[in-house]
Amino acid sequence: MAAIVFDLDGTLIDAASDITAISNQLLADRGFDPITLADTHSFLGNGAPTFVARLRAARGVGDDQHAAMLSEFVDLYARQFDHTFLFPGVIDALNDLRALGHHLGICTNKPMEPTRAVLAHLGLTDLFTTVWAGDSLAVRKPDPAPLHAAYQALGAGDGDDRIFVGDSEVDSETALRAGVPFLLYTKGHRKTPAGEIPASLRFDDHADLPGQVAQVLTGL
Ligand SMILES: O=C(O)COP(=O)(O)O
Ligand SMILES: [Mg+2]
Repeated sequence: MAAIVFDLDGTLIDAASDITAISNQLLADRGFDPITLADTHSFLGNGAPTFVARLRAARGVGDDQHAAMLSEFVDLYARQFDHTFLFPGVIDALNDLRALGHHLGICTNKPMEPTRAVLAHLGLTDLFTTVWAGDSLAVRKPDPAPLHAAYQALGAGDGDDRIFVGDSEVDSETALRAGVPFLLYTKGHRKTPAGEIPASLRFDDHADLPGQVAQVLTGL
């Protein structure tokens, strides 16, 4: 039995299309040109305040718009899921891990309100015992504090088996700083080649996850 914590966007779900649409609505409202899906991928990973700061910088939107844009962004983000989807095989993999007795949690940099909303929308809520978001603590990933908090909520201390599963450079750094094995999903929102992101193992199909967890737990 292990405590397994998952990143959300780019690891279990892909919200990038909706985030692009929301961003372009905020930009259009202010008379600025739209961004692309590739732009969204490059801005994601460090939470909503950083995303909005990167979005503003890309289009030259002034600092005075930051607070209003961030609040509109988070508000829309908690309601707009039409183009947000689960990666193939996620539900089966999570159910398999639970059936094996593992305890599952979430550690995302998204704010809690949209996180809870999208988990409910995609039928994931009951699969996770604990959820830690970008605004749960004063710090967010790559600071390991929310990841440690997730393990603690799952009843796993330093001596227990713990794994973090994510898709990005930020997640890899978080796992390293927390001192736990990291499984990298290679079809998410990473910015550098998968082989250059430190990881215990890498996977491109969630059906491989239970096997990789078993491999990590038996010492690779
Ligand atoms: O929204 C973000 O910036 C990142 O979200 P994630 O931590 O779930 O990947
Ligand atoms: Mg991610």
